[in-house]
Amino acid sequence: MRHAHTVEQVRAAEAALMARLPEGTLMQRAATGLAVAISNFLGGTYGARVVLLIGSGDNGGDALYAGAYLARRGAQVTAVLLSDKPHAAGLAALETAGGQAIPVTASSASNGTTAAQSAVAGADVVVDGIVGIGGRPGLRPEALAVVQVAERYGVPIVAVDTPSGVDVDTGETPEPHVNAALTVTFGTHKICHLVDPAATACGPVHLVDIGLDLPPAQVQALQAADIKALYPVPHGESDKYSRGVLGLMVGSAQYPGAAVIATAGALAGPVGMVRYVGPDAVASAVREAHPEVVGDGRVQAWTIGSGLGDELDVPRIRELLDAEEPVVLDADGLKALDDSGDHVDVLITPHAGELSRLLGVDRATVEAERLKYARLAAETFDVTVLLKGSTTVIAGPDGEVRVNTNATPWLATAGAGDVLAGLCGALLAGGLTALDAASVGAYLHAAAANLASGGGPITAIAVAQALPEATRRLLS
Ligand SMILES: NC(=O)C1=CN([C@@H]2O[C@H](COP(=O)(O)OP(=O)(O)OC[C@H]3O[C@@H](n4cnc5c(N)ncnc54)[C@H](O)[C@@H]3O)[C@@H](O)[C@H]2O)[C@@H](O)CC1
Ligand SMILES: Nc1ncnc2c1ncn2[C@@H]1O[C@H](COP(=O)(O)OP(=O)(O)O)[C@@H](O)[C@H]1O
Ligand SMILES: [K+]
Repeated sequence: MRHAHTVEQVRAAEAALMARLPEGTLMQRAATGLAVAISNFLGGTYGARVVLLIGSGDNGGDALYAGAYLARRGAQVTAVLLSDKPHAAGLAALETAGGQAIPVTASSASNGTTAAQSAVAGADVVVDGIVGIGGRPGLRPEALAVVQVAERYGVPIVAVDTPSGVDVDTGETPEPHVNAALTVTFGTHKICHLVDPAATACGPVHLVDIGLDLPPAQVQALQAADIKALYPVPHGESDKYSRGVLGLMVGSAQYPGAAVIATAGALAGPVGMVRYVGPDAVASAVREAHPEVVGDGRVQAWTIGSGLGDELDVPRIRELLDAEEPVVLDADGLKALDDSGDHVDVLITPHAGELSRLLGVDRATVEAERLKYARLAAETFDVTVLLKGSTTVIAGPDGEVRVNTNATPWLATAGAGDVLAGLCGALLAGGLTALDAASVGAYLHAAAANLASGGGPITAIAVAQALPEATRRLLS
């Protein structure tokens, strides 16, 4: 499990630990981990041209000490000072190790560019020590200017703790920010490392342990071992009913394919049987593709809504939402959701457009503030929310949040959401809670997409077909 803590939690844990350790110990741990990660990123340090962008806080201190470490191992290190109050001891350490420092405003002897811009343009790596967890969103003009030089010249940026400019506690990026090729963070993940759009700005995230003792995390990302432990594996005494039966109320004359695709997702999950309820012509199409599927009857969970189009029986859906069996509510079915019910076992699976309609805010706002709106919908409708997109955000009605980060952008293909709705329903029928079904569903859906894609295009059906193999690999 990857845990993401808030800035306030990190600061409290850091203060408690610092009170027990000699001064500077934590920064030394952070800086050493950072220097090793930069060295690995570069594939060696000797002769490497390293430029440090240094703000006024401890984030710059980390970068300066790491720069000193790299300079002692043969790197040519230049610190660009963005403030007139850089971390004094860090700067002294860098200079003692043979590194040099220049103010961001220093002009170059040769042409109109500044010395800082020339250094950045010719660097092998730029280290972003502008701000970390103490930063407000955005970059000041002089910082933005040097960051843009790195981008223009294709110089990779390694972010210290967080890419400067992102909103650390929400993952929002309302202002200009660093786009890192690698982020090296300390103690624990922060929310911006897991939640898009900031998560994308982090690139891969490397965590350095500095020994913090932390409280329970606000946001978690389940990993393979966690998913494996949750998956409902049948045992010797299982039969098709005890494994769980899923009812599907999906697809329509308008969208018969959605029914076929959602059924494929469901059958690739852990259920013993799938029942299809819908128009005769669609039921025939479903049975032609999946002869295992049977008709109406008792179920342990429902998937409702994918591809229902206008054929929406709102009173019937509301009856099912209020019944005992848990429900996955997807796509058109979301139109039947109201905020009056007691919906603890309901999992809704909107993309940003659908969530924006449910909440009455525009789509771009939902996409920019994914965590906030997933949480708001969970609270407003008393349901578990799985907000689809580049990172999937899962919010439970009691405030728990999980994030799924293993998807490939190739998964953004028509019908992929129908596979997910069918799979999540199967996991609910298999006995998982809505929060766990959403977590396992999102993870396996993405794992299957990666397997099917291998770096190329995929269809929704190919994702469903790869689910059994993705599950086998997880469980083996
Ligand atoms: N908290 C911890 O557990 C640890 C923190 N360490 C480092 O310390 C960092 C936090 O240090 P600080 O608290 O000094 O904070 P930062 O270094 O993140 O930033 C604080 C300074 O930046 C200025 N600032 C804020 N927003 C800005 C913006 N958008 N543009 C320019 N300047 C801005 C502030 O006025 C303040 O002077 C962490 O990110 C990490 O790198 C590590 O040394 C070790 C452990
Ligand atoms: N950029 C992306 N990177 C990774 N996964 C994505 C991205 N965009 C969308 N997805 C995933 O692709 C699937 C698309 O589902 P959805 O939008 O419901 O499509 P449809 O309605 O056509 O089935 C979701 O699981 C979503 O999380
Ligand atoms: K930073």
